[in-house]
Amino acid sequence: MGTLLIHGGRVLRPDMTVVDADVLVDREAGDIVAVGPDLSGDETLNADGGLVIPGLVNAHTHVAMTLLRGHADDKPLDRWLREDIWPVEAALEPGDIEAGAELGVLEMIRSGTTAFADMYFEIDRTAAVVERAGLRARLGHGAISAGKSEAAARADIEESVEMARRFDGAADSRISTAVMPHSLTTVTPDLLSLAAEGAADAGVPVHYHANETADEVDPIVEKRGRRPLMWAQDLGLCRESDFLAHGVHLDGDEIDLLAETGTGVVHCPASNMKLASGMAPIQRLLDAGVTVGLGTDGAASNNDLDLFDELRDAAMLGKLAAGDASAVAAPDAVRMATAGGAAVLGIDAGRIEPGAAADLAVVDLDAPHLTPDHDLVSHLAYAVNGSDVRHTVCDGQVLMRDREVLTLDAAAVMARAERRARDLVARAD
Ligand SMILES: CSC[C@H]1O[C@@H](n2cnc3c(O)ncnc32)[C@H](O)[C@@H]1O
Ligand SMILES: [Zn+2]
Repeated sequence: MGTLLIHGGRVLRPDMTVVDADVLVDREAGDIVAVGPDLSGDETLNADGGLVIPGLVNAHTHVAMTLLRGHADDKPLDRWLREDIWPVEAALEPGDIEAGAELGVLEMIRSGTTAFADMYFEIDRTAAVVERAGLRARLGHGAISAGKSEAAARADIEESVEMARRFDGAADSRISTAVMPHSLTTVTPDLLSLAAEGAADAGVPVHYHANETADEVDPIVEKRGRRPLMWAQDLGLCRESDFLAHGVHLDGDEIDLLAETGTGVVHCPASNMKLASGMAPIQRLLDAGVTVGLGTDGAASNNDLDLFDELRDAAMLGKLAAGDASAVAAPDAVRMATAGGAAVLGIDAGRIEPGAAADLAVVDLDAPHLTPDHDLVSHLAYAVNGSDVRHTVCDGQVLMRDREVLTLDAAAVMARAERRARDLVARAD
């Protein structure tokens, strides 16, 4: 297989400085072997006029929900799920999940994302898409007790553990897994504990939604007499490898708990704004030393999977939440979308240096909205769009070259998703 040389560009280093350099990749091992001037390799990817960055990490999504993009907007979380989303999801077929996952993965590759965490149903279908599309993912079967008998809810958690065992290490280890109970309010306490035990036995993390809305936090405080994350810790859900989505409504003790336990937080600013869930205290989390990544959440609450949008939203909303224009500065936002997300997912990526995974994107800087180039980290946070990505590389393989995705047939993926989405919604009516 030999080496791949990413040649002629500027390179974003882990300390957020930018240098003129080539990046040499071992395609067999899938890692970076050298960063520096005048390297040579077996195959070349042209990065002239471009900025080479770590591939972005979408640390929380429901990728197949691309089929529900634009299906239901402008409602708060609880009504949106109960009135619009869950009724349609009840009609999902495995082929819908595969079509939606393909569409989402296509969108992510085209916008420079090389790794994602996914909570959904029929994860064998998502795993098959990840395997052939070539990116990296931590997948989990989303288990939910709401609306189910005790036996069915238990079986759902058992399925989450079983799927985590079955797919961990699949696709040449590009796929890892987690046990994924939906949330602290939609899964019963006994089953949350069962999820934690099953994950510990299987040697995988637990991933769940937590503290997303005030309506979700208040009943736990009333019923359990403690903050949701203190209660989650008692249930075994705050180990170092575990990670939660949202963390919008957190008090100081919960922030300290996250920092002490090493539990990761995935910030989903667009979803939090669209559902009016609130503003996560991101600068406070960063100051406390909490590991924070970024996620789009599903395409039905975003409504796209472009992590550059998320980067900009995180920087902007972080300032608003803190009442301080210096909060969540550009380098912090870029770090959350790269190294932060990789740390949350437990993958050795998110930075360009020898030894790290060769998960990379090349951003084309030759565009009016990226001119002049005073500060390229500022551009990454505030001005770059997913459509500026020229090449995407994961595990040393080129997934997109000159905006052509090599591992998926884009036209066929879009046509299939369009058809599946239309039939799904008609079936659910
Ligand atoms: C059980 S699989 C995942 C489940 O989560 C739903 N979902 C999508 N977005 C959100 C969100 O922001 N908070 C909580 N749950 C969400 C999705 O529709 C699936 O039913
Ligand atoms: Zn979610």
